[in-house]
Amino acid sequence: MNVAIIGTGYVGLVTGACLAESGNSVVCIDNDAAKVASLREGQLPFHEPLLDDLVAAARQRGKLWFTDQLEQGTRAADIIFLALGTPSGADGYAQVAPLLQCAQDLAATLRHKCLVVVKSTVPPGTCATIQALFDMQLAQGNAAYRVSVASNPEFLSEGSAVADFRNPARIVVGAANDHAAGTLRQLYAPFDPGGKLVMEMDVRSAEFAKYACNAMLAARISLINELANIAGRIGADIAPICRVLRSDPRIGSQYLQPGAGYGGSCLPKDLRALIRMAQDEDEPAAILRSVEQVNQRQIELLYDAIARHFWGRLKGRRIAVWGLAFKPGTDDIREAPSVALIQSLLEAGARVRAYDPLAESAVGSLIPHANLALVDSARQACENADALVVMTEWEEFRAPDFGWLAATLGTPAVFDARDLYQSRELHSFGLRHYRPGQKRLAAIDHGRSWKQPPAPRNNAAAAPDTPRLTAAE
Ligand SMILES: NC(=O)c1ccc[n+]([C@@H]2O[C@H](COP(=O)([O-])OP(=O)(O)OC[C@H]3O[C@@H](n4cnc5c(N)ncnc54)[C@H](O)[C@@H]3O)[C@@H](O)[C@H]2O)c1
Ligand SMILES: O=c1ccn([C@@H]2O[C@H](COP(=O)(O)OP(=O)(O)O[C@H]3O[C@H](CO)[C@@H](O)[C@H](O)[C@H]3O)[C@@H](O)[C@H]2O)c(=O)[nH]1
Repeated sequence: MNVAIIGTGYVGLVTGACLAESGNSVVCIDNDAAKVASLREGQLPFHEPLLDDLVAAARQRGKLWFTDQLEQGTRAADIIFLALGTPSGADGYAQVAPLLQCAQDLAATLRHKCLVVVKSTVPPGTCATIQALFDMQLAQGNAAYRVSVASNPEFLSEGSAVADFRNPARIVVGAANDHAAGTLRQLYAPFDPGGKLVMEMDVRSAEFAKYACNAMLAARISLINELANIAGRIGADIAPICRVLRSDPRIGSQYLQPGAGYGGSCLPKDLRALIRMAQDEDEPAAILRSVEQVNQRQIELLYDAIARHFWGRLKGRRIAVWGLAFKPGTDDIREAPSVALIQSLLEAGARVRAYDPLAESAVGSLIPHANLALVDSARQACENADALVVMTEWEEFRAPDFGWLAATLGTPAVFDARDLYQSRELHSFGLRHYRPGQKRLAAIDHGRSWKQPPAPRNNAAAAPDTPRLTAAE
């Protein structure tokens, strides 16, 4: 089939490359002319495993093209996907105005029979609004054919996007007629060899299914974070508890990793949009609001633990940060917990040296700050640092040289926001280990306000604001 995809971001480009791989002729359209020019030169606008090779192979076979011309790019298409971003507005609603404007522009130029498919995550009713734009063209005599608008939300995750698209868990199709549903079934047949993955439903339900999935994922993460916090308070260890949870098939094994809270371009913004939708319908959405609150608190707890470690005096402290991307396998920092943490540390007067294998340039332009240095290696980040915070579970951070860290870090403490390490091992090197949900600094604050520096206990020679912490603590 001839496929056009409008919006060549994470979703549009992965969809385009995978549909080209499965034999379709694909035109990816983007209104960012510079992005299109780079893509034509073989430069991808972001990092995604396997995507470089996939795009290059499809272009070589003459199956994938890029353009910034909407009319030209859609002229021969049997199916046109809309894959524009739908970020949060200041009010939390999903911003669909650019998508609707794009659909309006498309409706004004489209003169042949084809199917328009909304792949972006959109509030239920958006496809109906777009359908009305096309129907108006027909009613006004500007079009000879009725264009159908279907919903086909995308479920890929960044870092595994190509693999997710090639091997989907399900393919959701919201269509108002058999022809639209049949066309999408045919398009996705190579990704559904057993013929059981396509789930057909009405358009609104398909639109809402996407929000439901992300709400469920976010809720699991907040619940495990809350359980970790309670476990820490009562002296239980969340790691073996997670193993118990994962072993129960009714609970399932994924999205049970406690940490710094969920980030990324989807879970936070889709939660906000869903809460807004509920509010508009006078639904309390009590659980969803709590999911969001717990998530926001996770990063505050981490900052609080770091501040307490330095007895509330972060000014001039040198903090190493490993990992900036919101998850491994991507250079995306949209709503990354690392960004919120670094901003708080900088506001408190700390000096941050950060390292990420992929995401540094994005952070550098987002937080241009004299006290933020982006360095070339994990080791460099720790040189002269007082403490280390691990924010992304990149493979290269999983087995560091703890002996070297203990000798290098000034205080020495590791804030392990992704629960990568074993406390026993760190303690054996004299490193203090903070994990998600850990009982917060009971060992040093003894009920005092954390803003009052306690007298040094284990190291009488240390100045009050430069504690030497031992494994025993
Ligand atoms: N990123 C993900 O992992 C993911 C996964 C599933 C669903 N989604 C959803 O898919 C949608 C797209 O997300 P994304 O992360 O790919 O966004 P993105 O910001 O990476 O890409 C959007 C692209 O659309 C282009 N664009 C904007 N206006 C345009 C116009 N008028 N004409 C042509 N191009 C235009 C932008 O230049 C950009 O390249 C969102 O609704 C998102 O919620 C994202
Ligand atoms: O057990 C877990 C799992 C994830 N996370 C965090 O949750 C966030 C989101 O992770 P993930 O879901 O893997 O990444 P995304 O690429 O944002 O993918 C989500 O958002 C996409 C856009 O809607 C959907 O398509 C995907 O199905 C959905 O998983 C990241 O910050 C993770 O660190 C945890 O803290 N604990």
